[in-house]
Amino acid sequence: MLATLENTSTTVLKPKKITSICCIGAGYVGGPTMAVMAQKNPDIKVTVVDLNKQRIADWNDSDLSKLPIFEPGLDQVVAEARGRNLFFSTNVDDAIREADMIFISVNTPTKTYGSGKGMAADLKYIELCARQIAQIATTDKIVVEKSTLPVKTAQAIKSILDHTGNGVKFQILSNPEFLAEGTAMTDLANPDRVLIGGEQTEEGLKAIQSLVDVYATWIPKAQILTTNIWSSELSKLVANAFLAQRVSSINAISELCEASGANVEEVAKAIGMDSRIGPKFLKASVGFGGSCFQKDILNLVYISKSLGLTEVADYWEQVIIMNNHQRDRFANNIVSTLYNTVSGKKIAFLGWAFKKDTNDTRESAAIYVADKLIDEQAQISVYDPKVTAVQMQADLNYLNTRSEAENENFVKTETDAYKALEGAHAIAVLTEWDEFKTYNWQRIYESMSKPAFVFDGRNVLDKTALEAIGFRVKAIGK
Ligand SMILES: NC(=O)C1=CN([C@@H]2O[C@H](COP(=O)(O)OP(=O)(O)OC[C@H]3O[C@@H](n4cnc5c(N)ncnc54)[C@H](O)[C@@H]3O)[C@@H](O)[C@H]2O)C=CC1
Ligand SMILES: O=C(O)[C@H]1O[C@H](OP(=O)(O)OP(=O)(O)OC[C@H]2O[C@@H](n3ccc(=O)[nH]c3=O)[C@H](O)[C@@H]2O)[C@H](O)[C@@H](O)[C@@H]1O
Repeated sequence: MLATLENTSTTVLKPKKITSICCIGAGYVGGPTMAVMAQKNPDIKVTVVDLNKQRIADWNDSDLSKLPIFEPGLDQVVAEARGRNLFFSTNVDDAIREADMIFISVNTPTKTYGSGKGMAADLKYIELCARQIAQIATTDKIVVEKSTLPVKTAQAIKSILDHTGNGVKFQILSNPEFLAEGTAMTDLANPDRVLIGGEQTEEGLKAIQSLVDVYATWIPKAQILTTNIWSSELSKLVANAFLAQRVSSINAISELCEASGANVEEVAKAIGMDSRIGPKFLKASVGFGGSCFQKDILNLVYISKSLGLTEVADYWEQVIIMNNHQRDRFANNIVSTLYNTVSGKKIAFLGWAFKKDTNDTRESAAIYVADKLIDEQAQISVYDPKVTAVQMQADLNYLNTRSEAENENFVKTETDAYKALEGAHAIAVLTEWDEFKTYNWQRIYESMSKPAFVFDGRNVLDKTALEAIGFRVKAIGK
């Protein structure tokens, strides 16, 4: 059921005008989201807090190139609002105390221990926030779930907040975030929709309206959708599941194309012109990455299993199985094409981030492809315009496949693309950075071992032009 203030029978509802916002969690969501909210609402004080001192110091750095997140356009928005009504701080208690509205935007990773290990969302950071708010708050607060959460989490948060016994009243809202990294600033400035779920009571509807008013300073009201709280929580998981499902679907077809002589780009174009299917999210690739698709689908699978919905769980799990297969297939193809051995051979990676225009590497396909190739004793040399060597090593070490020293031995990072590619037996394109298209591919060809192979995991390079130079090119689904 959709509920707005207009469609309830209550006549006089005066929503609280928000003057002070606190956001707990200064990450990829909290930072950009609050920067835009502050930019568009100069009369609201917005304080973003985090336990991570370095992250907050980076958000406060006067050199805007040092912001902890690379996101096109973010630096300008921060420059405009920071110090005016946008603040970054480690003083969580003060920010909670002062705020009328508190966004919880902390990480909700997949559980790595105990029951639900490897599937359920780990809600310990959310619970810690709820407990801290309960302990510190002395005035009524609207608490907004910005993190992606399993359906019914609001119930747990409410239970913690309502048992403080100090008379403070809390309203819980769900306001999931739909921004994609790399395009976060345009997504935030001009979202397809903003979703706000809340209790369908007079107090709940007032709280919803307070948040609607914050967004309405820059978003047309028709695009602000209000629902009950469970629909809002679930819609976020479902949106990510549908998006990831499209990628796995086209990736499944890419394998069929390779086996049948069809071209996946032609197939994607042909089906995407059907307005019922639509052209977006049909790019075949080495597999989707990012911090959320896998985590959120696993969460959906876990919830379905917990509710005894085995077929539902199995249906969605297949999206992950297909994605793992696509990554493995890409790595195996490199090994088999290079005469069944890459031991001691130099394989150059172009790209490490999970997509272009971000420095985020979480769950990036590059990590898993590298891991497989290291097992085969390949010498990997990586160039990514935004990812540091320290991050790459941390990503590999996180998998716990081998010792840190071994990972360091097998994977070297270069800050110059041509140096990374020099002498390579094969190039693997793992991220679709635009700059890769502009390289001097003749020069690269001359510097490589022959035959010179290119495995384009993103279909960004001009296959025909490269083949004319002499490269042997394997693209996805062609
Ligand atoms: N990354 C993305 O593009 C999107 C992420 N989301 C969701 O948003 C949530 C946050 O994701 P990210 O921003 O990517 O995570 P992140 O890991 O970049 O940031 C989370 C931050 O919360 C901080 N934190 C954790 N517990 C805290 C506490 N008790 N007090 C203060 N700070 C605390 C951490 O230090 C960290 O800096 C997740 O639930 C994610 O699923 C939703 C849409 C997009
Ligand atoms: O909850 C989240 O974290 C976010 O997850 C995704 O955003 P994001 O992961 O930042 O980036 P996407 O553009 O969705 O790409 C995800 C992965 O799929 C891959 N992809 C995407 C599209 C496509 O056609 N093919 C494809 O392989 C990308 O390369 C990337 O590795 C969703 O698009 C956002 O709406 C959502 O808010």
